[in-house]
Amino acid sequence: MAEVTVNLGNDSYLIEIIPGSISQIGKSLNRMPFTRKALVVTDDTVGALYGKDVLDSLTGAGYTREIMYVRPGESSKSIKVMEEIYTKAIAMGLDRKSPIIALGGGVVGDLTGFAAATYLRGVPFIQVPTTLLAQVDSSVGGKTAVNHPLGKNMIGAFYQPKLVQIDPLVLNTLPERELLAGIAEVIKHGVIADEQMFNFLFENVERILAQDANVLTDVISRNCRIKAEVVEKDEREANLRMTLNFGHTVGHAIEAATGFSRYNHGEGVAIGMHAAALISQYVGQCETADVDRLKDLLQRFGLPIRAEGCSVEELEAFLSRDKKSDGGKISWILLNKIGHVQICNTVPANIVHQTLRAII
Ligand SMILES: NC(=O)c1ccc[n+]([C@@H]2O[C@H](COP(=O)([O-])OP(=O)(O)OC[C@H]3O[C@@H](n4cnc5c(N)ncnc54)[C@H](O)[C@@H]3O)[C@@H](O)[C@H]2O)c1
Ligand SMILES: O=C(O)C(=O)C[C@@H](O)[C@H](O)[C@H](O)COP(=O)(O)O
Ligand SMILES: [Zn+2]
Repeated sequence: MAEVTVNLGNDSYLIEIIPGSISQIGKSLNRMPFTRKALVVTDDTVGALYGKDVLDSLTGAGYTREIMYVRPGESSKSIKVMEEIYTKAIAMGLDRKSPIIALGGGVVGDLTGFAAATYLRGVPFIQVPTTLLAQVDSSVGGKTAVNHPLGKNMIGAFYQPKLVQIDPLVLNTLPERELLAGIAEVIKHGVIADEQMFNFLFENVERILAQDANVLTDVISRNCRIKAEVVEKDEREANLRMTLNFGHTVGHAIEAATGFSRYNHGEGVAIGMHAAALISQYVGQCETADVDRLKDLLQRFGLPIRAEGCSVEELEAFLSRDKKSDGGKISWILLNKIGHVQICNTVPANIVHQTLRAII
């Protein structure tokens, strides 16, 4: 068992990493001042695997509860599906102290978090993340959002959960492709803040791919700590938090340009990190050796480093709408050396163009 606190004054919360805790959520909620009526939002796959455990545990804790299922996949991160959550919440009569629980990966977490942030102008939100990506990244830090056809996460809010309850054992059922999506974000944390962890990943490729429970639990707590530290210093992404977007500028453009269906988020980020590293090399911010180390680690995990199914022009159109733009200039997160990045808004357009040509 491990515990990480995210210190944000009145919005502080605990991340609990406890094997078997998927069936303990009711007990955890009983520590909190909620009305005993809860809505669980999940997707069809996760609901079939873990919905009953969560519902039984809520019933055991005296909760009236209902569950709603969304289709698995990025297409559920939409205003339309969010409206369905509001409809369910209103029909159930959820009040301002009724918790809404996200049971699933980052899609369910981002979608449900935004619904919780806006229903009745905010109700308690609980994260029960079930993918590696959600356990190491998306359930922590309070970014919630839905997509728009013109861009990723374009509509959303900063809204912190009241609790993040992580059960590493649920990763036993996670398909390898989804495990690797989480590893992409873990590699990102290594690149931006923790060279030691980056090296640890190199040394543990086989054990991670074999889903060694001890290694994964260690990876989860280490990464929650890294993310919590960044969020505590810059919750609203004025500066430091932008570094968590390393690889996302091009990654989000690839996801959107391929209709949010060809690449999952982690794969987009893997290709995007390759692109960001190449830009850093072309503008003279880092050594070729560091770009090669990153490429090597991504490839050892079988993550993609080049994109198919989109053109340079399409990617440039999506890049122009990047959320880190300021006065028309994109704030790029560039690699200095493994463990260190910097924010730069003066990357010339021709360097971006050259990089995009190199990665597709
Ligand atoms: N808010 C943030 O800070 C943040 C950070 C990173 C990513 N994200 C967002 O997260 C999303 C990606 O999340 P994701 O990678 O978790 O994808 P996901 O939520 O789509 O889940 C991936 C797949 O795994 C299945 N699944 C989930 N848990 C399972 C389990 N235990 N066993 C078997 N199958 C399981 C799901 O049904 C789904 O098909 C993207 O929309 C991305 O933008 C948000
Ligand atoms: O928490 C953050 O801050 C991040 O940037 C984490 C990212 O991994 C995540 O994909 C996030 O949703 C991206 O947010 P966006 O603001 O770039 O859409
Ligand atoms: Zn991400």
